[in-house]
Amino acid sequence: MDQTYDVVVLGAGSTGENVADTVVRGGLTAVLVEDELVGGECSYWACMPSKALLRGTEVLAEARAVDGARQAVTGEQDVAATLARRDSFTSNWDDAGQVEWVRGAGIDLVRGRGRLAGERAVVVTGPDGAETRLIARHAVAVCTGSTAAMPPIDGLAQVQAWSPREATSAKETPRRLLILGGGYVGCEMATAWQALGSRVTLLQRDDRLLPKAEPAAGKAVTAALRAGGVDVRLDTDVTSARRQGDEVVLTVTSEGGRQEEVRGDELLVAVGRAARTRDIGLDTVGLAPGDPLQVDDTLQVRDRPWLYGVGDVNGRRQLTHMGKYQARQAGAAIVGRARGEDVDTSDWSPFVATADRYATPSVVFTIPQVASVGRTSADAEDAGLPHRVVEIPLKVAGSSLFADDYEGTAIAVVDTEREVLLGVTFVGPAVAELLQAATMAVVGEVPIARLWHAVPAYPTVSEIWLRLLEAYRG
Ligand SMILES: Cc1cc2nc3c(=O)[nH]c(=O)nc-3n(C[C@H](O)[C@H](O)[C@H](O)COP(=O)(O)OP(=O)(O)OC[C@H]3O[C@@H](n4cnc5c(N)ncnc54)[C@H](O)[C@@H]3O)c2cc1C
Ligand SMILES: NC(=O)c1ccc[n+]([C@@H]2O[C@H](COP(=O)([O-])OP(=O)(O)OC[C@H]3O[C@@H](n4cnc5c(N)ncnc54)[C@H](O)[C@@H]3O)[C@@H](O)[C@H]2O)c1
Repeated sequence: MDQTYDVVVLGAGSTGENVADTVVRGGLTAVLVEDELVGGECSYWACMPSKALLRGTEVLAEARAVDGARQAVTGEQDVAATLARRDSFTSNWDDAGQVEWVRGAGIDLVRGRGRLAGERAVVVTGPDGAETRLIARHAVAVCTGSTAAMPPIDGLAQVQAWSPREATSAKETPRRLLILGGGYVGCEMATAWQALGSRVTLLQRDDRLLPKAEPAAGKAVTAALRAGGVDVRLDTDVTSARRQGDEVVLTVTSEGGRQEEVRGDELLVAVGRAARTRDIGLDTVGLAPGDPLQVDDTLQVRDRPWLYGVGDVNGRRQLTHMGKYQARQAGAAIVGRARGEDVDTSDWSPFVATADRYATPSVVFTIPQVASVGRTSADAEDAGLPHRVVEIPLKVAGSSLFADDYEGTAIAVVDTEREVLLGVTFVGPAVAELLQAATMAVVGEVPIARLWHAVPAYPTVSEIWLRLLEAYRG
């Protein structure tokens, strides 16, 4: 049976939910199609469980860094309680709460696997095999997210490797955990599971961890992981994988061409994400399955004015908050176009996701944290922008109060022609909450001369802003 809505949203992750919510608030009707759990990756297998796994370790590290408090930490982290707290943050993998929110927001929900079936049409195969055909008056928003990428390593498909899903939902600590990939997931999961009792080996192909961040970030995280007992191997290629009894055995070529075998009980593969576009009927509208959806800044697919690709599926910025931002911008564009209004597509208009390109904030929740926004020094260099990099230790009265022997780094990339910030990175304990001020300065293109009037309260870690300005002035 056909059902018609103004907007059909394929995938009810954090992105899809926000597209539907925005268009319904704009007066349109919307339906969400979901095959697994409403809420998607972030709620059940990514942000929430991973951060819940890390939080206890972070709190203990903070307490141990303050003389007087340190003496009170006399026991070990309770692993069972940590895993139980993680389970509560995923609502024990039950999406009833999110389904209730969807209903309350005035959005319809159809459970099942959806596929495009020509222009403006989506066919959903329900759990019972029954098919529902959904027709969109104005737009179909594809928000199907991403899955873990698997590198072409001999034997890897046969070793039952963990994806990030298994790493964030594991019910017990693996005795020895091998991790392939030293990006966001690899670094966060190495921090979490080493602290929860695993012996972790982190195998990174690049010559540093977190290679897309400022070099100081990878350096600090490598040092901290090694100090915590993680065997971090850089410049390392895994050439084959096999199971031998209960063990996973990897053949690795390390720095200098040395070959050896590395053994563990589980292997987590975390080498990036692949857009989930393989089996969603893109061929029925003349697009190639498997690739990220190519979209403009309103998240509209080129030459398909009724089709949008929002969130992880377009590969622009694979972060929950950026997917939700894209959802708000795309939703506004869909509503505006449905009303026949002029949709302004210039940078920073209410209908475009400009921050994807110039002002994306992110936090790697390692210990120390890495919080960054906008362009790194390498990005500014690649873009040929006139710039200067100011890199200083994060040492102010506020940080020395926060922790004894506080160590951190602050980096500002300044456009020397326009005298505005292009990007900022903080590396250090609990720097995540410094990030929004930096994001506002980058998005607002606040002139350096005006930032001198943004006086940080004393004694807070934010005093680092003053030090950055002083270092820039020289
Ligand atoms: C371990 C890990 C930790 C992370 N931590 C953070 C973090 O701390 N902060 C952060 O900002 N980002 C984090 N991320 C990234 C974040 O999880 C993603 O950017 C975010 O979940 C993307 O949301 P999405 O809605 O675009 O996709 P998804 O959450 O993947 O949602 C897509 C939805 O579509 C459904 N779907 C797919 N195909 C179909 C179909 N054919 N029919 C019906 N339904 C379908 C899926 O079931 C899913 O529910 C993390 C990622 C990982 C792997
Ligand atoms: N805190 C957060 O916001 C957070 C946390 C986790 C994930 N995420 C999002 O999810 C995305 C995916 O995370 P990820 O860690 O899987 O990807 P990533 O792109 O962050 O890192 C992948 C790493 O794997 C390495 N690599 C690639 N192929 C390899 C190989 N064959 N052997 C060894 N190393 C190899 C790369 O050098 C890279 O450093 C992130 O880019 C981010 O957008 C965000």
